[in-house]
Amino acid sequence: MTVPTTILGQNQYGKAENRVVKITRDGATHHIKDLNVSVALSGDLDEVHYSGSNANVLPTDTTKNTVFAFAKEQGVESAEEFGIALARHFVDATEPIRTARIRIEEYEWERIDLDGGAAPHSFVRRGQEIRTAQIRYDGTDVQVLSGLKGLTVLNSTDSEFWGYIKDRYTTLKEDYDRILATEVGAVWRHGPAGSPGAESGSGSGSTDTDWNASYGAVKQQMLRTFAETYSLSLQQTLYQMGSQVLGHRPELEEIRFSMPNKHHFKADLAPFGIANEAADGAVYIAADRPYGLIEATVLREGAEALIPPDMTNL
Ligand SMILES: O=c1[nH]c(=O)c2[nH]c(=O)[nH]c2[nH]1
Repeated sequence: MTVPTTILGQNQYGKAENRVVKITRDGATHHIKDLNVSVALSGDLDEVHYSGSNANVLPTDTTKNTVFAFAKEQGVESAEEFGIALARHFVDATEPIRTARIRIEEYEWERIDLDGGAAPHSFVRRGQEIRTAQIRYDGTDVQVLSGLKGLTVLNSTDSEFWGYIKDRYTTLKEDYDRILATEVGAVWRHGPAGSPGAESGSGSGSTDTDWNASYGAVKQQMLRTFAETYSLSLQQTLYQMGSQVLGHRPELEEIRFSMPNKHHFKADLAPFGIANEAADGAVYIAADRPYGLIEATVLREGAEALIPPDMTNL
């Protein structure tokens, strides 16, 4: 059998899913940062694939150690800041490494409530969303994508769906009062350094942002808009959420959502002679799958779409 002539295509490597927990002590009061950090490096790495020469390889084991050492030496103020420091280090300190991509999931903890106040060093995992960040550095530009996933929300009214195409396969009944529920996955891109909302398209994220404040404000704006939008479709709600986030956060250029429609169907109780109408407080079947999947990007006017379509769940 002849071996075909081949060439190496895109490649990257690094240690994935480094689970880092950093405790910061402030007297008796402790703070916790709980991250899952994945490193992907690329650069002048053809030879390790072609001949097995490891001369340009920074071992994945070293990338793992670097993550833990940086957590200790620099601390973890925010996922974004930590990722930027790591990405810069790998590219700037190791010649053959040209690009670093750091992906971070953050699991949030809150203090356990005690009678006398918040516990100083006891935490309960927050059951809500997972915070995400991706930092990409190519030796010149830093691009920061922040995000979240698993933020499940539900409106028990103020949602309709009607007026859609009907063909011979359509069975869905028009609905003028339905439950609207989704699990929000979103990724948003920070604009260029020092010019919030002004320039667009360079892809370099401001590195002096207050990442934690920005994240909290984006999440709250999403929740507020979901709650306050009278919805004619999940698509309309999604667009409103994106539009309101960009309207309130000048540091952002672009946001992309992935929102499964978590269908709630009214249970058919007619066979038992029981009416089951929304207006009287209905009983619903929470369907698991299949689910409608609504995905879209919302951009500031004039901004370039730089978040890849498959990036909504970092
Ligand atoms: O908000 C919705 N958008 C759709 O596109 C759709 N399609 C569907 O069957 N139900 C819904 N709901």
